[in-house]
Amino acid sequence: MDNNLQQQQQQQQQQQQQQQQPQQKTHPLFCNQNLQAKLAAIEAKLKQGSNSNMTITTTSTQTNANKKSSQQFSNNSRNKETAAATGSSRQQDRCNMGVIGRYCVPHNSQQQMAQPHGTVLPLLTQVQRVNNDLSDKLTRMARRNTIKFREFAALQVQDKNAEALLDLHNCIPEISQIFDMHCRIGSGTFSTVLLGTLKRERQLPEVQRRRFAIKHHNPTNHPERILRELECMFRMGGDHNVIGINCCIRYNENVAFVMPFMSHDRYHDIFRNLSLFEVKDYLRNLLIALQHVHKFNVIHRDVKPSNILYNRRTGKFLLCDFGLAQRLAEDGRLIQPSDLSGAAALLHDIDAAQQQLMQRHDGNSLQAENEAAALRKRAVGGGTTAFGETSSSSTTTIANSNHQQLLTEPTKKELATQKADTQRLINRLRSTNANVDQNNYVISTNTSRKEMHASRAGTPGYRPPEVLLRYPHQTTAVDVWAAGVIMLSMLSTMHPFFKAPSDCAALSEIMNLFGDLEVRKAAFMLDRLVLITQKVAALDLRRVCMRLRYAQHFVSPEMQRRHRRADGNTEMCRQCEQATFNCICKHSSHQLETYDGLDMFPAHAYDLLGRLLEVNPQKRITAEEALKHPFFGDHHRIVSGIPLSQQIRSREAMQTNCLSRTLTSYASQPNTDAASTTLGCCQL
Ligand SMILES: Nc1ncnc2c1ncn2[C@@H]1O[C@H](COP(=O)(O)OP(=O)(O)OP(=O)(O)O)[C@@H](O)[C@H]1O
Repeated sequence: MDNNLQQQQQQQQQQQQQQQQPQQKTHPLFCNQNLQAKLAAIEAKLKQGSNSNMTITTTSTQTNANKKSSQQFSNNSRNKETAAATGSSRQQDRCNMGVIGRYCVPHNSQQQMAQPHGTVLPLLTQVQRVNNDLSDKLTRMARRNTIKFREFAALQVQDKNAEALLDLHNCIPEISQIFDMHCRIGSGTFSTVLLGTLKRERQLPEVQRRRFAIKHHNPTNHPERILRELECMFRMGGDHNVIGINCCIRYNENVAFVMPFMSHDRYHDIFRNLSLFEVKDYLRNLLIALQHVHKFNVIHRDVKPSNILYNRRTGKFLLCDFGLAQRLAEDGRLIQPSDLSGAAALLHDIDAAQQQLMQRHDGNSLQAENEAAALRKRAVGGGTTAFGETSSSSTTTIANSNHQQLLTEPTKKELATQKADTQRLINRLRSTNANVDQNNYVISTNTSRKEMHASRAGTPGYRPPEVLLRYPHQTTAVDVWAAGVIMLSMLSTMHPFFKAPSDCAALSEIMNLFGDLEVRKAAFMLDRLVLITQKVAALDLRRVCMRLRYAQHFVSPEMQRRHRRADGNTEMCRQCEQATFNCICKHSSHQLETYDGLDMFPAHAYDLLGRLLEVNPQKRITAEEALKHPFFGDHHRIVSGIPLSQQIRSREAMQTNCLSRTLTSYASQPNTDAASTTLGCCQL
């Protein structure tokens, strides 16, 4: 009987529970009765909790069903501290959410949305919290990915380092007996360069140990190329900003050059914010190196920023990588590398050496080195200042930021328009005819003449028109063009400036900048006939550089608004595809915005640029002539070993001294009034 009674009671309880609980769809996984019961109990508790908790935030909008329980809860909670209420509100949040992974999603969001204003608030906060959670999670994921990526990149670098070190050790085992090899400092198409120190200097303090750059040539390199490079460095290096060589080690087919190591800045990191002073110094040093190389009748052929070691802090400069260098005979013929060590070459070297001695009075001479040493001593005496590379560039930045302050912040849309506008210009510079046969675009019209070989050695983007036109009698003007391209990238802050995928496209790029007429005229002088499908107007170098360098001013919304026509459009130049007030055509008939005072480069800079980038190689300025250009007129060489800021300060101090001396002399003269003094200063 008892058992029957108990069973009946249990059944009744179960029925009651089932009536109280809403019908649940049972998941096939939860077929266990106990589990179902537990789940039902938990859900009932959750419901209770959620209903009662709602009262904390929404007192006015309770439903009748939960009013009683909520009142009970309110009474209880009223006796508690506010802190407890906030705690329970957090609990409510937890209760109202279904947890998916680590994110909380409201179960009854639809119910809540349907409720009047008061209940929408917690929903919004919940949504916000979910949003915050999500964005937190995304940030964390992005951070984790970045760290992973960095670790991966570092691992890759380590791998490459280890690989390069092992490779050198395996290929030239003797090198490990002389040098401690540290890491890989650079690699190119033809070699890997590693940092090494002498084993016998191990006991010396770190700063006193000499550092060497060990260039391990790829075994596949043509021996002629290696010989050529060795010859050039041996004969011309170690002077006039040209890298020298300490020794050369060969083991079977493997060759390594040991050169002095020079710490340098990556051009990619500095070209955007070089000051006028630094640009001048860089170019002057480059031209000194080229002048020196060209005196030996050698064309470097691979002048480009990655072959120039420039230390911005110390002002040190070295031209390296003579792997593509070529020697010219007196008659202009290219001497083959095997002739380099011949008698003619030797005679030429003697001449060159004599010339070198005569030239020792220029900026990079021994005298200059002595001056540098003296200055260095003075600097040590006066106490060195903090690293000052930013001083000159910061003036530029300040000037720029002042300009920027004048302009209001552009909106996203305006920024997009600006970007599109600049891109249009870059596209115009890069445009090329897709129908031309890229590999066979220079064809001889005279079939009877023997086909001539024209060297095209060099890096794409730095090849001059004569190389692209397959002119066989190339001269040292090839390097001068490359120096011009570097200057162009500095003045326009666009690097690489020319980046055509083929020689034919490269010629189009040159034509897009200098106009078809210039190129066709130069080609005619080189016995070439250029056929074009479309005429292109020449652009003004200064305005192109300024347009790219100061893009935010040229295409600022204010400027656009000022020049907008009544119909809301801006008039465009058909030739350069820029707004007429920003026309960059060389012979523009439009009324132009002059942007006075904006440019940090003087007119001289663009004049020199035009001469370095003269399309006709026969008319192109030489390195020697370029060094006499007024652009370098008032330039003082950066002295290595002294912070740039200190050098600029001392020069400014010298100028101020000179000025004050002049003013004093004017003041000491009788009847000197303010106006005449000012006139004197201006004339200075
Ligand atoms: N003496 C040096 N001191 C410091 N770094 C150097 C030195 N020589 C070369 N490097 C570094 O090694 C890199 C590659 O050197 P180099 O240009 O001589 O090799 P490459 O194989 O001929 O290169 P590319 O294929 O670009 O012509 C340089 O860009 C430079 O960063």
